[in-house]
Amino acid sequence: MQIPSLWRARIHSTIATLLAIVLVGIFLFKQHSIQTQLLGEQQEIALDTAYRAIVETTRRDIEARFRFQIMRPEVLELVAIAGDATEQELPVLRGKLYRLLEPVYREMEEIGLLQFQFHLPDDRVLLRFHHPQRSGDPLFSLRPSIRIVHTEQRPVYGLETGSTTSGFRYIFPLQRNNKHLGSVELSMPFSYLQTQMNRLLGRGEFALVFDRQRVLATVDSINRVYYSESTIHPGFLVENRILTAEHQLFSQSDVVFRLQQQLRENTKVQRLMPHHKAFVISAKEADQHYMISFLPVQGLSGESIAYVIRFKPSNAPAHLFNTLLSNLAVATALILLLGVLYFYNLRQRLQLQEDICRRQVTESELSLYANIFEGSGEAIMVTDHKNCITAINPAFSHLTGYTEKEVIGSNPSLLASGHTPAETYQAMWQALGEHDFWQGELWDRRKDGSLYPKWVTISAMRSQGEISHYIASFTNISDRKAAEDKIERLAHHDPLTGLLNRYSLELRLEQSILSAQREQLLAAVVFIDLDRFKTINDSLGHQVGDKLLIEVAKRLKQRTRDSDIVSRQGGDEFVVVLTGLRSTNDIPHVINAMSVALSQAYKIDQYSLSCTPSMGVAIFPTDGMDMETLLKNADTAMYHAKEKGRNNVQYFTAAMTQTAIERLAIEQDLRHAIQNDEFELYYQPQVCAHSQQILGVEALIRWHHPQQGLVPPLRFIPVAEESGLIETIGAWVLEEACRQLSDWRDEGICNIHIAVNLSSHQLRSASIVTQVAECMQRYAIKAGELELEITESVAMDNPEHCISQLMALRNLGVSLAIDDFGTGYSSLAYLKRLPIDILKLDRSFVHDIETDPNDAAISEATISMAHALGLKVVAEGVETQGQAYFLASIHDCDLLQGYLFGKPEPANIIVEQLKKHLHSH
Ligand SMILES: Nc1nc2c(ncn2[C@@H]2O[C@@H]3COP(=O)(O)O[C@H]4[C@@H](O)[C@H](n5cnc6c(=O)[nH]c(N)nc65)O[C@@H]4COP(=O)(O)O[C@H]3[C@H]2O)c(=O)[nH]1
Repeated sequence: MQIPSLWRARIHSTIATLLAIVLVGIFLFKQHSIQTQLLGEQQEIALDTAYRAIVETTRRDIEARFRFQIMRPEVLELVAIAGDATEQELPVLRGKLYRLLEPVYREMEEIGLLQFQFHLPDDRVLLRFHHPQRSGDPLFSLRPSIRIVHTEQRPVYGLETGSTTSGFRYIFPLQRNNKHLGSVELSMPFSYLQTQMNRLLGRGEFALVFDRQRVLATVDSINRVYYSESTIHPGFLVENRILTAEHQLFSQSDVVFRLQQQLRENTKVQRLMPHHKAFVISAKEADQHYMISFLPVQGLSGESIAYVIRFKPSNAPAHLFNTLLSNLAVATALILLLGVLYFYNLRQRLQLQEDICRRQVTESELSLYANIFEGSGEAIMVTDHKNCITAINPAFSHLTGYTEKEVIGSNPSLLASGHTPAETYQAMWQALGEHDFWQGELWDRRKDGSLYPKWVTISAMRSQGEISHYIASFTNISDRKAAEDKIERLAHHDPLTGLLNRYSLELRLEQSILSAQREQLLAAVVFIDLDRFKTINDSLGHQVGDKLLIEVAKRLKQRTRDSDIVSRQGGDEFVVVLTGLRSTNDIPHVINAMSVALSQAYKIDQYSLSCTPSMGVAIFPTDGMDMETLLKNADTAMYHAKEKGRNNVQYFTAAMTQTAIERLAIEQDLRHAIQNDEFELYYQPQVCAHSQQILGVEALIRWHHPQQGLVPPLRFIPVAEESGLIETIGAWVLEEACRQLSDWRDEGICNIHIAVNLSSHQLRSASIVTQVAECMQRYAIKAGELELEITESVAMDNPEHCISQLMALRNLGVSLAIDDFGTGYSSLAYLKRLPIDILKLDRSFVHDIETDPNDAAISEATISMAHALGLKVVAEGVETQGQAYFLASIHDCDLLQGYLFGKPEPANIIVEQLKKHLHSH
C-alpha cells in the first residue's frame, strides 16, 4: 500500500523533530552536568585553597610568635631548670614562667588560641595557660604528637583529635645548645579556621566530622564521650557539642542541621565519604540552594582523618538548572519550528516527486491510449463540438476506405448511405444530448459505394459542461447479422424443407387466429400425414425419404398462398394453415388441390414413388377457438382419415372427439378384461380351395364386455395396440389357441392347423420367439400346426428386424402368413426376402373379383406371383360360390376362408363342424 505524501511527510518530520529534540536535550544535559561539575570543582578548589592558606598562614604566624616571643633565653632558662627540678620546686618555676609569658598568651588568646602549654621531656605538663591549676598530668598517651616532638625533636603540626577538643596543634621542641629541654604546644580550635575561611570564601557554615576508625584508634575509651555519631554518615563522628562548646566557639544553624540530615540520604555522599576524597554536591533546604563541599583533611601522621564540610548558600546550581530549562525550551521551540519547516519542505518535495511520477504515468498512459487508438480493431472517429472529424484510426480507413486526409474536417454524414431511418438519427442526437451516450445500428456506405451495417457507440465528451468532442467507435456487423439471420432461420424453420417449424407454426397460428377474430374471417388447420412414408424411408433409405419430404414441401408451397402457413412438424407430418378465408366453401377446393398434388408420383433418383396424404381438417372458429384445440382436432381428424384408409381427407366433427373419448374408455376397460376373463377365441375354418376340406382354422378374438356385450376386435385391437396392452392380450390368444389345438387333438381332431394373428408390437418384442417356443412345447404343437399371421404393413415396418424375428419363428416350425395382402405398399423384391409361407389375399379384392376386372387382375397377379415365390395363397372373405369357383378354378388359389365356409364361431360350435367335416372326408 502506498502512503500518501502528506502522511509520509508528517511521519518523517515528526521522527526527525523528536530525534533532534532528544539529541539537543542530551547535549544540553551534558553541558549542564559539565557546568555543574565545574561549579563543584571551583568550590572544591576554593575550599581546599582557602583551607591550606589558612592552615599555612596560621602555622607561619604561630611559628613566628614561637621564635620571637617564646624562644627567649629567660624562657629557655626556666624550662631547663624545670627539667631538672623536683616536684616541690616546679610550682615556683611554673609561676615565673606564667608571669613571663602571660602577655604573650593574652595576645594569642585574642587571635583564638585555645591551648598554650609546656611539656617536659618526661611527659609531664610544665604549664597550661588555659588551665593553670591543672598540670603535671602525662599526655603522651593522649597526644602522640608530643611524643613525636620529644623523640624526633622537630616541630609537628596538624589536626589532631583530643580528650577535650580536637584542633590544629603546633608543637615546637625547646632546645638550647643542642639540648632538648621540652616542648611547647599551641592549639587553635577549628572555629578559628572557620572564621578565617569565611573571611576568604564569603558567607558559609562548616562542619567537621572525624573518621570513626581514626578516633577510636587515637582516643581512649574514657575520652570517647566527647564524640558522637555524625548525622551525615555513620562512619564519621562529630565532637560532642555540649562538651566541646566551651572550646569550639562555632555554631550551626538549623538549616545546616537539616541539610546534614538530608546528606544521610544522599547516595553520593554515602558512597564517597569513606574514600576520603574531595567532592561537592548541591542540595536545597528551605527554598535555598546550597553548595556543600567536602574536603578531607590530614592528621599529624599525614593521613586523612576528617572532613571539613562547607555549606555555602548558592543559587548557581538553580541558575544552571534554570538555564538548562530555558535552553531546552528555546531549543525545543527552534527544533519544532525547524520540524514544521522541514515538514512543509518535505511535503513539497514529495508532492513534486508524486507529480513527476503521476506525469510519467499519465505520459505512459497517453502513449498506451495512443497505441490502443492506433491499433484498435474497432474503427474510431473523433469529432469536435461542431461535429467535424478531427481524428480517425487505421481501422476506420480500413473499414470505410477513406484516408485521414479525405475525412479530417468533414462531417461524418459523408459516410451515410441513406438506408438508416431518419428516426434512428433523431434518437441518436437526443440520447447524446441527454445522456452523452448512444449505441445502435447504422447503415453506411464505403468509399467504393458498398453498403454495410455497423454497430456504433458514441460518447460525448464535455469540458466545463459544454460538449467538446464526440468519440465514435464502430464495427462492421455484416457477419453478425448474417449469423443472426441464420440462427433466426434455424430457430424458426425446418432445416430440411425450409418450411416453418413447430415453434413458428404455433406463433404464426396464434397471430392468424387473432387477426381472423378481428376481421371475422375463417382459418383452416390441415394436418397432413404421408401414407407409407416410413416404409419408403426404411426400405429405400433416408436420403430418398429426405428428398421426398423436400418435394412434398415444395408442392404444398405451390398449392398455398404466401399468407398461408406451411410447416413441418417432424417426420412425415405437415401442418398447413389456410388463412383469410371468407367461407367454408373455399376450403375443399384448396385441400383437394393439395391432395391431388401430393398424390402425384414422385421422381426421386431412379424411383417413381407413390405417397398419398392422409389429411385432417379443423376450422376456426367452429372446431376450436384457440391454437391448441385447433391443432388437436385437426390431428384427430387426420387420425380418422388414416383409419378410413389411405389418401383420405377428414373434416373434424364432434363425433371424432366422441370416438377419442370412447377409445379412452375402451383402454381403461381393457386393463381389467384379462383378469376378469372377458376374452374368448372364435374360430373360422380355412378350407382347401379344390376339395373344400377344412385344413385349419383362424383364431379371432372376441371381447364379452360386461356392459357393452360382444365387442368386435376392430374396435379394441387398435386401442390395445396403441396402448401396448396388445402384448398381454396377444400372449393370452397364443396360449389359448395352442391349448385349444391340444384339446382338439385329444378329442381326435388331428391334421388341422390353427392361425393366430400377431400384432406389430408382438413381432417387435424380444421375447416373442421364446414365448412361441415355450407354448409349442407346453402343448406339444408340431411343425406346421401353428400359423402366425402378420399384416402386410407390419411386415414392412422395420423390415430388417422383422426378417430376423420371422426367421427365428420359422425355425421353430411355425408357418408364417402375410395378412391383408394387397392393401399395403409391398415391394416385391422385399417380399422375396421374407421367410413366409402363405399370402392372404385381402377380402377387398375378393369381394368384386367376379365383377371388377381390376380386382380380378390384381388377384390373379398376386396368386401367380405368390406361387412363383413358392407361397400358398389364402383368399379371405369368400362369401359366394362364384367367388370360390373363380378363385379356385380360374386363379388356382390354394385355400379359401369366408362366411361361405363358416363364420368365426366359439370353440364348442366349431368343434362340431370340425368333427362333422372330418367324418365326411
Ligand atoms: N365380410 C366378411 N368378413 C369375413 C368373412 N370371412 C371372415 N371375415 C372377417 O374377416 C376378418 C378376418 O380376420 P383378419 O383379416 O385377420 O382381421 C382381423 C384381425 O386383423 C384382427 N384380429 C382378430 N383377432 C385377433 C387377434 O387375436 N389378434 C390380433 N392381433 N388381431 C386380431 O381383427 C380383424 C377383424 O377380425 P374379425 O372382426 O373377427 O373379422 C374377421 C372375420 O370375421 C366374409 O366372408 N365376409
